[in-house]
Amino acid sequence: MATSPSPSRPQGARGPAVAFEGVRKAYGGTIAIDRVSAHILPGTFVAIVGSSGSGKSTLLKTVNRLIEPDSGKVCIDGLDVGTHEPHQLRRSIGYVFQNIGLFPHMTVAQNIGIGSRLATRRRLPAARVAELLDLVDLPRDFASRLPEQLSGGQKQRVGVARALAGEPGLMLMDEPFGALDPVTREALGEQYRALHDRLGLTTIMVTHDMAEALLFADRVWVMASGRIVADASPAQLIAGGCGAEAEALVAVPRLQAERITAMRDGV
Ligand SMILES: Nc1ncnc2c1ncn2[C@@H]1O[C@H](COP(=O)(O)OP(=O)(O)OP(=O)(O)O)[C@@H](O)[C@H]1O
Repeated sequence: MATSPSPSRPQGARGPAVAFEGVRKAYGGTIAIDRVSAHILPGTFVAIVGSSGSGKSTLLKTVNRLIEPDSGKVCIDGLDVGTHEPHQLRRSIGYVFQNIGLFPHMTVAQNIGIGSRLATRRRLPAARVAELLDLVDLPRDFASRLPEQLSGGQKQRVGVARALAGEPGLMLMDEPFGALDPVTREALGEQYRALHDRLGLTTIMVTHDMAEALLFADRVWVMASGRIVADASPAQLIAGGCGAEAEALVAVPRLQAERITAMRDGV
């Protein structure tokens, strides 16, 4: 994605702090989130990892109120998200998810501008669409394309552009690059991390890929049975001592790296 500074956020801007305070969510007898308390400092990139069903997506969706906790609260810069009107709240938070769900009959420009259209009934100016396409490294003439004319990776880039259109300080990403081939996934992950730094965002990203979490995040939260069982930096996780669940997840990329090194060295 683009290397020039964004015109849309002031230089040196920092995304908000996010705090989960005793957040709990149950579905019948299933406890999806079990009284989670955790803090994210402004401008931090947090990856949430953990086995399937451990509560990652549920926790993420409590931030933009797609899911309401049974008890506890989520605060953004100290303000309880429960006190915001959900639609307004969501307009101030970027949200990117797997198979981004572009509207098939709308052009790329219309898809990127959908939030602005719903909020103000106005089209996003062509110059702003061009800026956003620059940011996610898509050619400007893609503005007139339909989603069916894009590759999977290009669609996800449009998804990131759409999420950035409202100039959010906070980005929520739920397996954003999960459906892509490993090379595209790696490139998009790296480029998104650079964008996070350049725009001064706070990012919370759910991923199944521990290597992705270790490479791109500042902090990694390991979830198990609705709890955060490890909250550590990538270096701390790699060093070990962060608990059995974290060890099991780190073992996978570590073993792969060791095998590849051994093959390269002809062992
Ligand atoms: N709408 C729902 N109704 C009932 N149970 C639900 C609902 N949504 C989630 N759950 C349950 O809550 C738990 C946590 O689900 P969640 O989707 O947050 O897990 P996850 O860690 O994101 O999983 P995955 O990695 O498979 O996407 C699971 O046991 C799931 O079955």
